[in-house]
Amino acid sequence: MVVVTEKEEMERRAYARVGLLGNPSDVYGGRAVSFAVAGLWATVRLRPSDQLLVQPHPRHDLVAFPSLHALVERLDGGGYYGGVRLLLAICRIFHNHCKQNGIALEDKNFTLSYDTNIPRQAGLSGSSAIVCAALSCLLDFYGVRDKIRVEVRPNLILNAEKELGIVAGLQDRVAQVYGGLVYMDFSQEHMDKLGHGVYTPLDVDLLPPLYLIYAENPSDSGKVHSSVRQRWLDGDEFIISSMKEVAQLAYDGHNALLQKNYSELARLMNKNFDLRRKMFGDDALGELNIKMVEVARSIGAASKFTGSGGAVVAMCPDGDAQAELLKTACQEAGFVVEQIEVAPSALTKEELASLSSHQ
Ligand SMILES: Nc1ncnc2c1ncn2[C@@H]1O[C@H](COP(=O)(O)OP(=O)(O)O)[C@@H](O)[C@H]1O
Ligand SMILES: O=C(O)[C@H]1O[C@H](OP(=O)(O)O)[C@H](O)[C@@H](O)[C@@H]1O
Ligand SMILES: [Mg+2]
Repeated sequence: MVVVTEKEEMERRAYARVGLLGNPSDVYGGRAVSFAVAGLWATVRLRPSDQLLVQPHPRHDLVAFPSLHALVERLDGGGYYGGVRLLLAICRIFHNHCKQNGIALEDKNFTLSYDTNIPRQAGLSGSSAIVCAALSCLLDFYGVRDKIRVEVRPNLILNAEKELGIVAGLQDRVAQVYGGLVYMDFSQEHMDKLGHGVYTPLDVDLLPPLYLIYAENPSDSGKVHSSVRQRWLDGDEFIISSMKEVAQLAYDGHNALLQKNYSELARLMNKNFDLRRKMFGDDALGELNIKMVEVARSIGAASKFTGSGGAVVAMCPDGDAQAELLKTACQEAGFVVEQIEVAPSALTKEELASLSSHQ
């Protein structure tokens, strides 16, 4: 989304995303239904400068601490890294993509800085929001938005994270580049033929009321994914067949949404989490994360992770009275709970018009 367009300085925004169905099969050529969340976003600012500078964030790229204890607490919870490495990586990927595709870049420098209100490492794709907003700045600063197709942009965002060794798939990046609600098919057949998945924006009014539940509980998505990824690479039958089942849930769920069949949607959401739990195991998912799912289910809501862990999306098939019960149960358990508002499409009219001609 374009927030400020001034001649010299610009700010671009990308929203958090909720994986409604099908995640994490996006990491394995599956399918997903995901959407961008209004109210939670990362911003990246770019201003022209003599030297190229990537600025550390005063809170997220900490190198100064009040005490040794505080340093350890921070590393235990949030790990060693902040957003600087994400910005460096997307600059590199963008430069290389342009070079390989004969896209000329003017010789000029800039200063990049970022901020975010997306809960850190909470499975809301705070990482790719930073990368996506930075890519958007670079596209405009160099005037090459029309030279890098919308469908290709999620690949660049993913490549920036892969470059850093983060195991991830395309769903976050698609939801953030497109905005709104999107059905995504990452089948190998499409990836081989098109170089990207098939992404179908859906009407956000198809969604029932949904609730976001989270706690101060950072988890590293790369770490969570690495052992399942290795098992998949090793040809583990259980992981391979379960991932296919998860992908099928997105296909079935997208049909259920088109028919506004919300009891079916609830069933599919629950099944999605149950399959994740079997594949990853409780230790990798984390006690608090599992508790969030269980608290929602205790009042009959459907619930699953939005991403790899840290936040949960819940749906109340019995309506408003059940939603009240959900709020009370979450508050009593000490979790933040709020109704989700979907962020609108992030694409310009021209970008929307450019989509169908390539699929
Ligand atoms: N809020 C944030 N601020 C700065 N950097 C972040 C933030 N969230 C994630 N990162 C960076 O992205 C990396 C991957 O984070 P990840 O576990 O994917 O979180 P998320 O679930 O928010 O996408 C982190 O190791 C860190 O380098
Ligand atoms: O496991 C998942 O559902 C997702 O995990 C990552 O997202 P994150 O927000 O960092 O937890 C990954 O980037 C996605 O591709 C997965 O679907
Ligand atoms: Mg991430």
